[in-house]
Amino acid sequence: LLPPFLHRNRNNLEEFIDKICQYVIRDMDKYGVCVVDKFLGMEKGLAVLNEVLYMYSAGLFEDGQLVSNKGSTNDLKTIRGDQIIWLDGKEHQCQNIGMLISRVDAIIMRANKMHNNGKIGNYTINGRTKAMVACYPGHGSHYVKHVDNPNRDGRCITAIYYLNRDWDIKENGGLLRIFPEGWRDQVADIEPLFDRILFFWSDRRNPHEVQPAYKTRYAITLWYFDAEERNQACRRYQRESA
Ligand SMILES: O=C(O)CCC(=O)Nc1cc2ccccc2cn1
Ligand SMILES: [Mn+2]
Repeated sequence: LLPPFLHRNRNNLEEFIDKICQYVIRDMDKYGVCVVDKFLGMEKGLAVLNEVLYMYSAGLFEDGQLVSNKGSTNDLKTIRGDQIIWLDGKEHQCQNIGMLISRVDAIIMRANKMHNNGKIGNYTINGRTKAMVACYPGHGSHYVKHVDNPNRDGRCITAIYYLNRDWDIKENGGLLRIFPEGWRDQVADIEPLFDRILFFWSDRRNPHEVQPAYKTRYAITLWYFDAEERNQACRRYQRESA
């Protein structure tokens, strides 16, 4: 038992995770959107950026998988101009990306536990996608207004970590505009700033678009699954493909 004047000094990472987790729970419940700046700090943020730049310069990114194949091929390019690579963070030369992923996991899983007995926003989160590292090459590349999970595929929270230093939204564009349902004609304009992390509900509550970017724009996205919705989606998928 510790003497009364000595407090168990929890390491500051744990306290940091707790604090961010409070913001996430409160803001997701209130707004369905949450933004946290200085998520990793300059040194770790730069280490993640350098790993992304290294992979991009090594030509490992592919053209974004198209989420909807409306019309002929040439207008598909107009749906999204990003280039992507999927990572689980354990790859060689990705240990800092791996550290980022585990930090986001820690916040989501703790929020899951802390909030009304094991649910955040009535979800029970039990998994996530790999990390999708995206680059908008910057010749006006953009992403049209869309919903991440329009048809209950199981994804409930989108988490996006931005890596863009000295980003000037007027010069460089690339604004993420969210049109939160129920906000009437209000929008949430999120600048893709270095070491900023954004959380939002992945479903129809948050249609969003990336406006044309005129400078290379990097982001790392994770989607977290709700156990129930994911199971139902998988069962549906098995039935359909049977
Ligand atoms: O970079 C940002 O600020 C957000 C970009 C964005 O919305 N990306 C995105 C990427 C996607 C890739 C596959 C399937 C669905 C997807 C939905 N959204
Ligand atoms: Mn999206």
